[in-house]
Amino acid sequence: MPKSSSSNAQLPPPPGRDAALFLDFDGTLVGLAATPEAIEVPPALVPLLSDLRDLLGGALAVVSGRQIDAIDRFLAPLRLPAAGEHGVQRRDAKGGMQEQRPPDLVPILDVANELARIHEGLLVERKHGAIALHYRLAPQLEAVCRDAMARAIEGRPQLELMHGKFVFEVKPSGVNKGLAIEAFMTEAPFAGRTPVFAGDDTTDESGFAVVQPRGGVAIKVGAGPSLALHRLESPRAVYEWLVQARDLLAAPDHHKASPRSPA
Ligand SMILES: O=P(O)(O)OC[C@H]1O[C@H](O[C@H]2O[C@H](CO)[C@@H](O)[C@H](O)[C@H]2O)[C@H](O)[C@@H](O)[C@@H]1O
Repeated sequence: MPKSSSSNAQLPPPPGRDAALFLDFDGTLVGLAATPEAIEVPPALVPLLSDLRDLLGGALAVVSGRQIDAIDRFLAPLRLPAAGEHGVQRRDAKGGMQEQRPPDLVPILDVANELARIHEGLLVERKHGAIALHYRLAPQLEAVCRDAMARAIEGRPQLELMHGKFVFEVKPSGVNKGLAIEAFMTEAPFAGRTPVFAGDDTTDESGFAVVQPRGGVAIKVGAGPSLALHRLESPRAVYEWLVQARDLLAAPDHHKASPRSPA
């Protein structure tokens, strides 16, 4: 599939009434921050997502690399359908939770912790079935982190190394956001709708690869090559696009509302 760039991608249309809306979290709904806990959730985001969920008949899910617990905490009191840890965990629209049995991550955790002990600025995030080694505060250590984590998974085909924004993550093989979106699309209220997915990172490309062949809309947030044919420049632009979508979906049907329309 050809890749788009910031210069040839288009602005996305607002999701229509028949959309199934999938939203990445960090870098898409919220701006990136120095550490995972330092993000700021705009106060109006939670009611906006809640309105959109209702207007789309429940077909709105967060698809994130974070644990679902963390997403719930940041979006409280809202609890949306969600895929967490790139699909290791998934909560469907009825609240049912599916979670892969976590692999043995102790040897990986030991390597990551030892690296963080030796080098200032590295941060280890332990999740249910994955481990993230963050180097945003020490970007010069990218190669050191990559080499150590790659060596740590050698001979463990059940584990896979992902590279995100200033982070290397070890997670179970064969799990990704695209598969999580496909799973949602087999279930009510998502099934039969047009998938729309917005994300900012390389880890979102698997989701773009799923929605576009289904006639859906893939939106890359920010710069960088992407499979996505549509683009929004920042989480702020995503927010404004979502506000526009909410207002259009909530507007009374123009045809019925117009006084000049025939009865
Ligand atoms: O799929 P996402 O919802 O985008 O989650 C991807 C990772 O996001 C978090 O890390 C990223 O955001 C942090 C806060 O802005 C930033 O400090 C870090 O450099 C980014 O990589 C989260 O901590 C990870 O668990 C997610 O996998």
